Amino acid sequence: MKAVHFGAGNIGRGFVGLILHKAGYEVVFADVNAELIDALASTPSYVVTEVGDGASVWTVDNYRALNSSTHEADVIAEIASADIVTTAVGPNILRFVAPLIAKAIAQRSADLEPLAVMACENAINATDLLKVEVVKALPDAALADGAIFANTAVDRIVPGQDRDAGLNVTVESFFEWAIESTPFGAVTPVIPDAHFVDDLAPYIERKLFTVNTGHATAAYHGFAAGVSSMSEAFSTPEIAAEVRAVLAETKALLVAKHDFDPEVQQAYIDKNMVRFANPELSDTVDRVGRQPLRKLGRNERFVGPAAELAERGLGSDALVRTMGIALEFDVAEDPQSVELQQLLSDSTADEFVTSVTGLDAAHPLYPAVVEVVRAHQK
Ligand SMILES: NC(=O)C1=CN([C@@H]2O[C@H](COP(=O)(O)OP(=O)(O)OC[C@H]3O[C@@H](n4cnc5c(N)ncnc54)[C@H](O)[C@@H]3O)[C@@H](O)[C@H]2O)C=CC1
Ligand SMILES: O=P(O)(O)OC[C@H]1O[C@](O)(CO)[C@@H](O)[C@@H]1O
Repeated sequence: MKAVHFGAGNIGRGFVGLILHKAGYEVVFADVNAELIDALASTPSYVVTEVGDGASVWTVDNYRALNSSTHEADVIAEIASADIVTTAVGPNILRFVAPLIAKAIAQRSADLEPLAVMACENAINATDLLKVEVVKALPDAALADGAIFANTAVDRIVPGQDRDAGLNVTVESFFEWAIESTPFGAVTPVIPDAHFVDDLAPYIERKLFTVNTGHATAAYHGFAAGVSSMSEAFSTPEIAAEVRAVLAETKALLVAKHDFDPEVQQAYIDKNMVRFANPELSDTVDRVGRQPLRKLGRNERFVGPAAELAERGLGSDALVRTMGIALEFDVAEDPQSVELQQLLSDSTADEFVTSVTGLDAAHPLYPAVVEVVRAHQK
């Protein structure tokens, strides 16, 4: 069995690559980072060290690595004969990998089983976004039948790694990979560590609006308070209280929308508060808050749940307050944070809200977000 995985970064090596390796796949990593790909290509194995309850140490081998920028044709040929293609490149990058997947589907022998395509990104229905781009790049849309596109929800905290760690990755011991089963029919790909679910929506929304909303809330409040590490952010009572406040709001939405048992959701929140504060995981507010413009997007971790709460007449004060605090995120190395600061000073609050959050002026959440943006404009 062979899997081609785009993005040999933290999640690529420390989660998706590891799980596919454990499932028995030969993994072909494809990445545009030449240094990373050269290191992988010249190294027979790397180590994934888990920290936390039930931690194990895993050695990943039986992989190859290709530079998808300089060796595009090789990557396409690998995908054309693979069983699975996965991505962990970031939602905004999917459109760049899509043409390679499209060319591979077009080249694929009709004798082969359809290619399983799964985007493993922190975004609602990321595989659907990828599919749109793949279909756009196909010479004939009917060729899309040569692939099965399935959405997934991936959950494992993989922080930035020490510079001297090389290819080795330290990850939390917890992980969850939920994949929608319906597109596959009766025969799902062989991935024992993943679980296949008929309806992914509750899983992805519970994950994104709890894990990612909570984590990013701590990052933005932490940054504004001058804290640099995530563990320090979580041990600051005022910041932990802000996280609990946003998670109480997203809980109200998840319970109302997906009929989650409130006690089960509270237990999920409590479990995640412990994960977030794991002192063995060295993580920074800069990493967790990265790409703030994406995170303030319409279907993302703050505006997404706050908009639905407002539509239901439910409160979202803590989410809106956090959107305001996120506007203080100013990290010179993060291009989106630089753009955010520029937009804040160049736009009116209405222009900013319309372009960044995608909220319509008639939306019930719109006035509160405009107000918080205005309050944070210098
Ligand atoms: N790190 C984490 O804890 C988690 C991350 N995720 C998601 O996984 C995705 C990746 O995140 P990380 O691994 O943390 O980021 P990362 O920055 O460590 O890895 C991304 C990799 O993608 C590569 N890349 C960029 N453009 C590319 C292209 N055109 N073709 C091929 N490779 C390309 C980069 O060179 C890099 O190696 C994101 O969508 C993130 O939201 C999801 C769950 C947890
Ligand atoms: O690209 P994003 O959305 O910041 O993804 C990384 C996030 O995902 C998480 O692993 C949670 O799934 C957090 O570590 C981090 O906040």
